[in-house]
Amino acid sequence: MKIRAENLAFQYKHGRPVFSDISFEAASPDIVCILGPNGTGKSTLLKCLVNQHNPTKGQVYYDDKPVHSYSARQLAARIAYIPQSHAPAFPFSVLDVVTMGRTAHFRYLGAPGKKDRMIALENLHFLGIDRLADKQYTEISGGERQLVMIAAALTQEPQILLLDEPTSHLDFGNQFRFLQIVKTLKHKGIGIIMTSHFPDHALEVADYTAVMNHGGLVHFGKPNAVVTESNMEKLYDIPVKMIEVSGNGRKSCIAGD
Ligand SMILES: Nc1ncnc2c1ncn2[C@@H]1O[C@H](COP(=O)(O)OP(=O)(O)OP(=O)(O)O)[C@@H](O)[C@H]1O
Repeated sequence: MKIRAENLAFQYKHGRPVFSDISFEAASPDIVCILGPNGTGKSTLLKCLVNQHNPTKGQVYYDDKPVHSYSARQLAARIAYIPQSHAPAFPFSVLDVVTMGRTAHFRYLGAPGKKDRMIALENLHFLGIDRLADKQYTEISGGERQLVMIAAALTQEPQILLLDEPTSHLDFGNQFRFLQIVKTLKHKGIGIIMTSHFPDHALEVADYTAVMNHGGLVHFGKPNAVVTESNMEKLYDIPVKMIEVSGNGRKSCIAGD
């Protein structure tokens, strides 16, 4: 599936324009990592991409059809979105929460079947959190919740997965494991658009890095071309060094002189 943003602009009611003139294109299984300082509009852009916000100008297309021409159910059968915060409302079990990810695939009566539960269990296993299945969603940690939401999004069987800071609550090990999962999803054909505060995440997994600064998109391209010392110094207003890891061409971005 292809996603295309064309000249997007957005402004909150009574607010200043967040961004304008954002255009880019990607197709599953591309991985796009969006970087940018706090408040530059990364979450707002994702919300425009999934039709939660109406752009003030411009249009989002999936497979060349405007996003608003899809019904909510049609869209949910194709794309999954995990927002930055997802406070638990009801004490459902983790398995129930993950199974609900299949809602767009339920039959007319709207109840999950055996197959839906099986897919949910498979995804809990894929994310290494089978042990949480019977726990209450309201009684697990922030990082566990983040992994559960990813499992729920995967049970949706999306063609494109949009993730807003998916690693924000994950420990060092789970961040790395998550990036390996992202690569596995790519091999399964799923496209991913994720935001991150870590340039290394873009270097590790992305096919394209999008860089937002106040007002809009300032770079879109291959991570090695975009995540450079001078671009990152300008972006975050700090000294930055790029180092090569273990002589195999892998790079890492370090803050400081
Ligand atoms: N509901 C809202 N109403 C008004 N202004 C908002 C709203 N949500 C966000 N903003 C403003 O829009 C701008 C972009 O916010 P957004 O959350 O998209 O940035 P972000 O790049 O995702 O930030 P962060 O990295 O801190 O998560 C900010 O100036 C923010 O204050």
